[in-house]
Amino acid sequence: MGEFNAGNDRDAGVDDQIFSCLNPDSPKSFFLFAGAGSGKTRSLVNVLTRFKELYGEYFKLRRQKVAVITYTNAACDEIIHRLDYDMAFHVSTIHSFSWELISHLTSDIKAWLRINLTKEIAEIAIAQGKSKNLMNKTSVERARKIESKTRRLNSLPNILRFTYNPNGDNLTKDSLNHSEVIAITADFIENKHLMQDIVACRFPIILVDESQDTKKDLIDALFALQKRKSKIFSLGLFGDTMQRIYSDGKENLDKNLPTEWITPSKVMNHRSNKRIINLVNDIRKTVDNQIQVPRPEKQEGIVKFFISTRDANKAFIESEVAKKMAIATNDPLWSLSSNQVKMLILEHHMAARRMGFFEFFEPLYEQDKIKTGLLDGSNSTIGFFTRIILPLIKAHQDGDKFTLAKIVKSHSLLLQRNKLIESNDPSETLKLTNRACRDLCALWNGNQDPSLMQIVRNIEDSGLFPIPEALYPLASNNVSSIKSLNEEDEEISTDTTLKAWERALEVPFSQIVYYERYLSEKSNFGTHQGVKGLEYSRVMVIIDDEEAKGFLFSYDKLFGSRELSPGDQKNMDEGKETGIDRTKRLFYVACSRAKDSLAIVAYSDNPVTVKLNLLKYGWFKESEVEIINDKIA
Ligand SMILES: Nc1ncnc2c1ncn2[C@@H]1O[C@H](COP(=O)(O)OP(=O)(O)OP(=O)(O)O)[C@@H](O)[C@H]1O
Repeated sequence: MGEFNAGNDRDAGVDDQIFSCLNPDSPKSFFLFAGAGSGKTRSLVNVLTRFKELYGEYFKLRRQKVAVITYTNAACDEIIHRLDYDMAFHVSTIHSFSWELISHLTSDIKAWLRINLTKEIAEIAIAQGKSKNLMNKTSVERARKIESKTRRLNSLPNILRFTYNPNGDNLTKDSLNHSEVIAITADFIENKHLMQDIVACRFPIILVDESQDTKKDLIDALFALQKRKSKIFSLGLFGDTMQRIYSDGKENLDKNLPTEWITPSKVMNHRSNKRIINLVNDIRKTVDNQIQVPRPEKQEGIVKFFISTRDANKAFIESEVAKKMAIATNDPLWSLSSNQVKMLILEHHMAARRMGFFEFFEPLYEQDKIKTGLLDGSNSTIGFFTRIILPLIKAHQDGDKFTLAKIVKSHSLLLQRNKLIESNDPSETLKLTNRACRDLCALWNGNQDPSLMQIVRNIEDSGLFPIPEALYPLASNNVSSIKSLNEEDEEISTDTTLKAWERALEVPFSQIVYYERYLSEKSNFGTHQGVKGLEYSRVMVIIDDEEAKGFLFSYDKLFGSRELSPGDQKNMDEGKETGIDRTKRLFYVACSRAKDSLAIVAYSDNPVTVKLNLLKYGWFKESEVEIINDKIA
């Protein structure tokens, strides 16, 4: 090991540079700009650990904290853990950070909403004024929007306090959505002197991880704050412009930084084997020519690109690819059953299809207000199945009476304290509960796989658990009741939500089991976007534009099997960003997650063209590209 140390520590000075920026007596701002696997997150944690030792007590005495803004909840938890839960740090996602700053400013939020809603209504009204047919779909939708926004505007005086619960099912007039929370916070930081004083005083240092994808409004507001408070405030950005994959991140973040900012950079990639670093360097070359070097002791590693037709049996192809990788790498863990291969799909529904919960997932995913909670598991209606029914049935099947009783006791309506007190005969209540529980579990008798609807109806009949409000009209077969329940809701089409639930409830319960597995750490699947910041020994990147149904990315265009549209051509001629640029960055993120070996599987209408282009780009060698079909068994 020793002989490599000098080389491997070549970027160590960066941590010192950053640490010196955090000196409370002479704060400086910085942007650490470095490629994948170069240790940006590691630097963040290292520097803060040093900060804790030297300035931690000083900050705590002054009731000040270093704010660290992370991109995901998972990153937030990881950093909190690595900083030993120390009180000198306030680690949070951008949304909770923002909400914490503004949540108590009810009258300011009202004023902001009043101006914003009035502006939005006026804009929609102008568009509506130009409509030739007020009965067409767009005009009807516009009229509905004007109406609901006006209702919201008129209800502002009655709001006592705003709430922010982006994942809840029941949005009401006093709730703010994701983008409002960010927009309001950015506006307050940029324009309210008192807010600037409060932020700079509470958080004299704000560090932003994955800053290239952090909402540009908020980044701009933090830049403005830094400019105004430069003597007492330090802003530190960690990021990589090549890894900007969300459209709301700030473009060219590394350009036009104030001259006094420190801009350290790193050249070593500590994560990946040499061949993988070569590949990501090549992908990057056409963008900014940032070349990384591997750790000398790293192995060569294996990269392979497999191409198949879109109509191929994908399960078969992907399992064949794993087998071929096992041989090429001499690594038996390259097997889809090993749980040791990370499969990177483009959209969640590709995982839903492969893991067997597509019919449950798809209708709910189409609903904006359900989507987030579906993806992060926080939706309370889905939680009814995943957090009550699933563990209950598992306990029943395992013969674990203790756990089963515990679940029933914590969630059952029948065993509520007041019910037991009211009851003349508590033992009868207990019997009733047991019977309800037995009847529910009987739905799984003889290996049956009941539909979610059967489960809901069974529970509705027995009263064992409270039925989630969103399902109530379906459970009771009383569709009209949902209308009155949610009549007051803002901009929510209750009908479509209800239809989505109706479709989702038709599926067998096993889809909940697979869905839960996808959400849990146990899943082999992740999206190209969602694995940002993470790393895996063996990675299989799966590419199929048609299956992904996305419009922001086009691997077919990147690999030259689909013509550029006139719009792409125009953007290209004008030097503007195209879908190809975005896709290249996404490809860079996905490939750079691999530590040891990497397989890419692309489904295309034209495998031969893809192969020729890959060789032409020089990203892969002939021996690394293989056209594969499902007739080879
Ligand atoms: N100086 C170092 N010595 C040894 N290992 C390191 C060093 N720096 C980083 N690593 C390791 O390299 C891997 C990548 O580090 P890290 O996740 O911090 O990189 P990153 O720049 O944040 O990556 P990305 O932008 O791709 O998410 C991790 O396993 C980390 O522990």
